[in-house]
Amino acid sequence: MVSFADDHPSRLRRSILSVPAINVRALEKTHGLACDAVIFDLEDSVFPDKKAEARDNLRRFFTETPLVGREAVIRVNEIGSDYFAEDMAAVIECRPDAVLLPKVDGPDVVRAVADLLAEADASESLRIWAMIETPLGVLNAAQIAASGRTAGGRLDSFVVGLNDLRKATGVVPEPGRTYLVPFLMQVILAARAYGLDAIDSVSNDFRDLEVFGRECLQGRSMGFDGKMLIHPAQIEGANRHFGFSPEAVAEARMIVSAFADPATAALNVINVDGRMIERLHLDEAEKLLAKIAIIEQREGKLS
Ligand SMILES: CC(C)(COP(=O)(O)OP(=O)(O)OC[C@H]1O[C@@H](n2cnc3c(N)ncnc32)[C@H](O)[C@@H]1OP(=O)(O)O)[C@@H](O)C(=O)NCCC(=O)NCCSC(=O)C[C@H](O)C(=O)O
Ligand SMILES: [Mg+2]
Repeated sequence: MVSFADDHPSRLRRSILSVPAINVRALEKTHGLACDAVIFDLEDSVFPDKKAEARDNLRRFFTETPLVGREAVIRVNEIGSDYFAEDMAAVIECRPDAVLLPKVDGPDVVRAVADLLAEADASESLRIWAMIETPLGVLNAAQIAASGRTAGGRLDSFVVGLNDLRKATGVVPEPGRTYLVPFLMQVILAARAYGLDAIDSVSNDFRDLEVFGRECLQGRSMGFDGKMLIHPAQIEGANRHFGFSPEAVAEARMIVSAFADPATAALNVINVDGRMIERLHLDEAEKLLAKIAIIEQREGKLS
């Protein structure tokens, strides 16, 4: 199976902040923010007449003051829209870490964009992220995720868009997201089956950090890697809820050190303080510690 989990330089994705590419002041602010990734949005947050100006802002940003130490993602307009070709030309010029495709209904869209990137000789490190935010997108999530295998291996992450999904399905917004949970779990399962990350949807009410915190906890419990954000005030909560407690870090260190003992070299299962620990726990512990290393390195750079 094609999986990029091991070779991606920065797969820490607790907090993914969206910034309208038309808002130059907000673009500048991203350098000082502690989010794990930034989505530079050319789609719904940019008025139709302003798309060209927004693309120019991104060209300038990526050339003059590119983001350091965090993933940079450009969200383009829908394939088939009047803006798509010029958005993709901007992506190819800016060379972000990923292009985010909105309203992906099926695997053909991912394959078409992968072909386009290959034709443009774009670096293989330029990944594709797909927004799952339409009824067809949810129904076809497994086929879309599987298309990562054939689409030059570029598909890397799903991002859920509940504003569009609520609009299309009629599900009423409520804090527990009761009737949306089945859709969300389907998206996570499809992502996991094909080695993709899964990012939870934005929370529109950026002043109510209590409700936001509960939604983060719920998303973390469901298995999401992180959350798409719309406002800097949401970054701290997302980093905390999708992050790692000191106890979890200590336990990961303990598991790594237990399996580093030569006495366990030929063992797949060991007894650590009365608990069964298997090598699958070692894999998890190593991944967690790799994320901690990224956080520590970044904190050094940002301060
Ligand atoms: C929602 C906002 C329009 C609110 O902006 P504003 O009125 O400026 O808020 P504040 O006065 O509280 O802002 C305080 C300072 O923070 C800066 N700021 C605000 N938002 C951002 C941001 N996203 N990135 C960076 N910096 C930001 C302001 O500039 C203020 O700075 P200063 O002037 O120095 O004090 C705004 O937050 C916003 O535009 N958010 C992002 C909107 C967006 O990207 N939308 C698209 C993604 S949502 C989505 O994808 C939905 C999905 O598709 C679905 O279907 O669900
Ligand atoms: Mg949307």
